[in-house]
Amino acid sequence: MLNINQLNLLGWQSFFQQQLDIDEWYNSVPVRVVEQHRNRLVVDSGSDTFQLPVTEKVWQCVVGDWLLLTEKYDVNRVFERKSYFARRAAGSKLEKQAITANVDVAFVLCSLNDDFNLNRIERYLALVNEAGCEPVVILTKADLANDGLEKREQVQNLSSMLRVEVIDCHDVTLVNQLSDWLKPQTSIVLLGSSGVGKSTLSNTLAQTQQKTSAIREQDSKGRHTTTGRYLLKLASGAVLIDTPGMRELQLSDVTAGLEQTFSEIEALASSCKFVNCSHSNEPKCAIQQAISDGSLTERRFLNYQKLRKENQFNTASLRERRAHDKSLTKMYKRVQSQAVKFKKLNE
Ligand SMILES: Nc1nc2c(ncn2[C@@H]2O[C@H](COP(=O)(O)OP(=O)(O)OP(=O)(O)O)[C@@H](O)[C@H]2O)c(=O)[nH]1
Ligand SMILES: [Zn+2]
Repeated sequence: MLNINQLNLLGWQSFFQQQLDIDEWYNSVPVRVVEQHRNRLVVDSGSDTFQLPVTEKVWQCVVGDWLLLTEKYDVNRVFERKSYFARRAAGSKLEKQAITANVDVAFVLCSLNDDFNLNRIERYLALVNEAGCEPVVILTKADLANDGLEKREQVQNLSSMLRVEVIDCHDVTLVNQLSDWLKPQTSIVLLGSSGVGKSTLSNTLAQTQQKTSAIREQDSKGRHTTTGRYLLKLASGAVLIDTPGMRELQLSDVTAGLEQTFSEIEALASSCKFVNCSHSNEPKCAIQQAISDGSLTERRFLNYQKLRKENQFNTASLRERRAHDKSLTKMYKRVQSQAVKFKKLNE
């Protein structure tokens, strides 16, 4: 029978429990993916951590996924996901790359030095909103900056509903500052560029040095960088998922996330005089009006347009690629079956 207390420490929720039938409740082993490597996954059952080879059934699994194992520890199936993060793969590859799954809260880290960038924060917010998770913007390296409060206000102006925290990642009282989210059965993902302090924050929250030697490697400059994703159980009962810093976060399939992130622009656009207003120089354009009276910044409007274009382009090209792959597979199958028929005819 399942040990719910142990599973809860891994972020187990009723959403997953409802996916089990009575027989599975007694005779199976749910595990959560806590580390992801090329050929193997490390999973945790609450009482035990062990490795599973990456097979056909689990090749799309990411850190945060729940798997159902049989009594003999074979993979039965992957649980339906509560939430899922993916981006368009970096570079020219036409693929989507999974980031993590089954997360409730996303800490979007941005440091208060040169990395501070409202456009990038909005980009992350679109991704988090699309996944249906709660975003919290965390401005790091407060100890090195003297304009923390001013920048905090700039972020708060993006949305009055947004929670924004300014922190020093080494501060041991962080557990109190972030206590609203560090709650039992809550899974939190850390997102943000390389060097913003994700690993430092998770070290401080875990209060111990992470056992991540397998994942953290030295780069050419001798710096330690996170190269994999891993899941950490915190004393508060929350679960933390660290991700490697993303050099490029290309958006794809985040139309709803963008609408939510820029909801006031969407609302303004619907009150322009012309239904097909391009918001450039038409008379009675509500967006141009908002920019000139200062209630909307030009920066935000331009970023909204840019991200929308990028999302449309990536979504369309990935859809085309999928359709192309499908028709190729169909063609191979057709050729194969024709070859079999031909062989039979000649036998
Ligand atoms: N002074 C100060 N330094 C910080 C803070 N947060 C992180 N650092 C330092 O910034 C450097 C990078 O921090 P990491 O925690 O490794 O950054 P990361 O986001 O995990 O980076 P990747 O693993 O590459 O994704 C380290 O030298 C940290 O000690 C902070 O709040 N204040
Ligand atoms: Zn307009």
